[in-house]
Amino acid sequence: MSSILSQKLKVALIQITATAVKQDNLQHAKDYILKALKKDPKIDLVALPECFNSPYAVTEFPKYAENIPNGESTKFLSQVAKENNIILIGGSIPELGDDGKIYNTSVTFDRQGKIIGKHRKVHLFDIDIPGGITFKESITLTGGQKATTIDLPEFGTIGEGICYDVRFPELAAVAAREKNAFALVYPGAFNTVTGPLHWHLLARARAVDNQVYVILVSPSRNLNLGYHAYGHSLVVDPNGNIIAEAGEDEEILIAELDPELITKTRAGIPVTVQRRFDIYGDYTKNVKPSAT
Ligand SMILES: O=C(O)CCC(=O)C(=O)O
Repeated sequence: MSSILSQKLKVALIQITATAVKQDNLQHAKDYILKALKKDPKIDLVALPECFNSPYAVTEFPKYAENIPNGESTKFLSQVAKENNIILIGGSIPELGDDGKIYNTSVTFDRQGKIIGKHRKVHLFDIDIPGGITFKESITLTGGQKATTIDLPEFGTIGEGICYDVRFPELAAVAAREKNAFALVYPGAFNTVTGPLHWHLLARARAVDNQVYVILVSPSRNLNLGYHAYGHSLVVDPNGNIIAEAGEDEEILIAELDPELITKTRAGIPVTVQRRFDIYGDYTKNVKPSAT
């Protein structure tokens, strides 16, 4: 049962860094969630960053990978969601699949701690910018096989991607158009090369393309680690305006999503009903163009 946002939704983005010790990372995430709820007890949903329980490095993923739902991170997060009565988007963690492959996976929990969503990063971050950055997730990771939408009880449907997934408008369109998602959430660790180039642009583009909220949750920047995350976690509204933005350090970002703004944006610039699928088809529904 997918649906657009039915009431205001208060979100908290937790921008934190990870160390080499998984248990410390889990506890650190919990401490920050509690801090956020102390700041504002009315928070409905908390989102953590990509790879919050391990260093972000291809050599590390196999060492930290664990089963979902039976691994310690999933159990830990489930408990935190339940104890605090929040919806929790658990950033991402290296997952050891039943097939023996490793995935970059995000798990979402409802207020009772039940798993209501699981996204395996679909597009692996394999890039090579001479003089900039080279990274090849596919050395140890396997890409997921499906687009993910999650029905949040009381609120409606969100689409989820992980980091590099935000570069692919098709994935976002499937969530927004086929499943009526009101927001797209991306735990994501851009870096100091591609962050300044594209982070804000991509978030705003996906928001304007689909007239939905876009949420990007980054780790904070830690120059002691091999990978320097960009930071700047963001919430963008359906008009493409940045309504909340973090800096580079550890930080809690709080924002409220308002269903009225989605309605107003779509009424004012009605692209959602003006598309000419007869000319270019609709890949979200596998419809071919029909115009001659
Ligand atoms: O797309 C980018 O520039 C960064 C992507 C990334 O860091 C990731 O997918 O983890």
